[in-house]
Parts: sequence; structure tokens; C-alpha cells
Amino acid sequence: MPEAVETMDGWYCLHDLRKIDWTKWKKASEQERKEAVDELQKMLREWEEVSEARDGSHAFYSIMGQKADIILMILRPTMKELEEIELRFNKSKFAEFTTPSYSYVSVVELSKYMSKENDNPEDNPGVRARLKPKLPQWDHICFYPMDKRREGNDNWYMLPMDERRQLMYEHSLTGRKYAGEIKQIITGSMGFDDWEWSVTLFAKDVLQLKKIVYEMRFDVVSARYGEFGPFYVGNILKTDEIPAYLAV
Ligand code: VOV
Repeated sequence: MPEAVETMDGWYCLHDLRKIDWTKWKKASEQERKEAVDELQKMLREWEEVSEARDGSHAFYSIMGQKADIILMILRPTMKELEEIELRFNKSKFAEFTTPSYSYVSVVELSKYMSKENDNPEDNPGVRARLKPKLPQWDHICFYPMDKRREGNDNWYMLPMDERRQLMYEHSLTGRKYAGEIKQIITGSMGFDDWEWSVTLFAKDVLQLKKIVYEMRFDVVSARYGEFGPFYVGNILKTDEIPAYLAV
């Protein structure tokens, strides 16, 4: 039986994607809209303090196209804290003007494919920091869930560990070419959500998102074993810019 790779798991993660009901928003009074915007900004500023204290992190972006209007990605030490945030957002005035479009529950995950025998990567401060990452506030985000295929001869879970390690190594070489251009957060979601991993990429230049995803399609691990869910791409929505974004 092929051996499962050990994973290291960090902060819990919620991707919360919503559509804005623009008709309802436009019909609301100016006072109501102001209350909703003020409360949303207040919540985000409180979460920025949590992030400064290194007790969690979040990202707030607008989404292109009709699949969603906004994405809130939240990282917290416990699933309970994620729930508190989800509830708080749901109970806010602004949420009255949104409808859910997609959500994803997972946990920041690093695997031990690349660790050497008898190595204890958890003792490495760099690894610990990657398990509790500060999300970069770069201009663009790309989020998608994915699986590793389990079909006939293309079954990732039947491959011996050494073969999977080699394929992951090749994957990492492609990834490293994008150092400084792309920051990736991989979260594991087996038992938590409908796909096996979520991929969240941050980029300063939006085109780099297309380039890395395209180049990785040729890595055997993606070409042969990758299956992908819906892609969401968007632009940073800074707290101060929210009034302009929502102005009608
Ligand atoms: C931005 C670059 C980048 C870099 C440097 C990078 C490197 C690495 C390393 C070293 C490792 C293994 C150890 C670990 O850290 O877990 C991984 C792991 C993983 N990756 Fe990756 N990845 C990148 C980027 C990157 C992208 C763009 C994708 C999506 C693939 C695509 O085709 O759309 C991806 C996927 C994954 C997944 C799903 C896993 C877990 C697979 C598993 O079976 O466990 N990843 N990844």
C-alpha cells in the first residue's frame, strides 16, 4: 500500500465569496448605506489589528466576472474563531445586501515530501511562519480548489511515495521560478470541503497568475493528476477604498 505523506497543518481558513445585490443597495437610503459601510470598515480594521498582533490574517478583494463580487479570506488559529467571523459578517448590515456565491473551509497545509529523513521541519521557524502566514496585500488574488485525480492508471493515491516526491519536486522547481512574483497559500480540505486542496495565489502583476497556472499545466503532477474547480480572480479592495467601490 502506498504510504501517505505526513502533513503539517497551521491556521484554519475560510474563503467567503459573495455577490452584492446592487438593486437592493441602490434602493437603500444613504443613511443605511453609510451604516453598512462604516460597520464593514470597522470590522476590517479590527481584523487588521488581529493581523498586526500575528493572531490571524485576512485578505479582502473584489472579484471579476459574474461568479462573485467580493472575497474575504480569513485565517485563524481555530475553526471556532472562523465561525465567529463568519457569523459576525452574516449579522452585519452590509451582509443584508449580499448573497452567498461560494465558500471554502480548509487549513493551511505543508507536506513533508521535501523534508529529509529524521528531519523535524516543525522545529524550523521558517516552516512555522509558513503555517501561520501573513497574507500579502498584493494587488491581485486568484483562488481555486483542486483535486489529485483517482482514475484508472492516473491515480495519484496509488503512486509510491518516491514517485510522488519526485513529481512534487519538479512542481516546486516550476514554482520557484515565480519567487517574488507569486505568493502561494496551499490549504488542505480533505474532510472539510468538496475538493482536496485550495490554491490561493497573490500577485503584483495579474498576468503572472495566468503564466504560473499555464506553466504548471505542463508539470506532470498537474498535467496527469490535477483536477480543478472554479477559478476566481480579483483586485485588492483596501479598507479605505470601500466607500468608493460601493458608491452608487
Ligand atoms: C508559487 C510557487 C509555488 C511553489 C514554490 C510551490 C512549491 C510547492 C512545494 C515545495 C510543495 C510540497 C511541499 C509543501 O509545501 O506542501 C507544494 C505542494 C502543493 N502545491 Fe505548490 N507551489 C507553488 C504554486 C502552486 C500552484 C500554482 C499550485 C496549483 C497547481 C496548478 O497546476 O494550478 C500548487 C498546488 C500545490 C498542491 C495542491 C500541493 C499539495 C500537494 C500534495 O499532494 O500534498 N502549488 N508546492
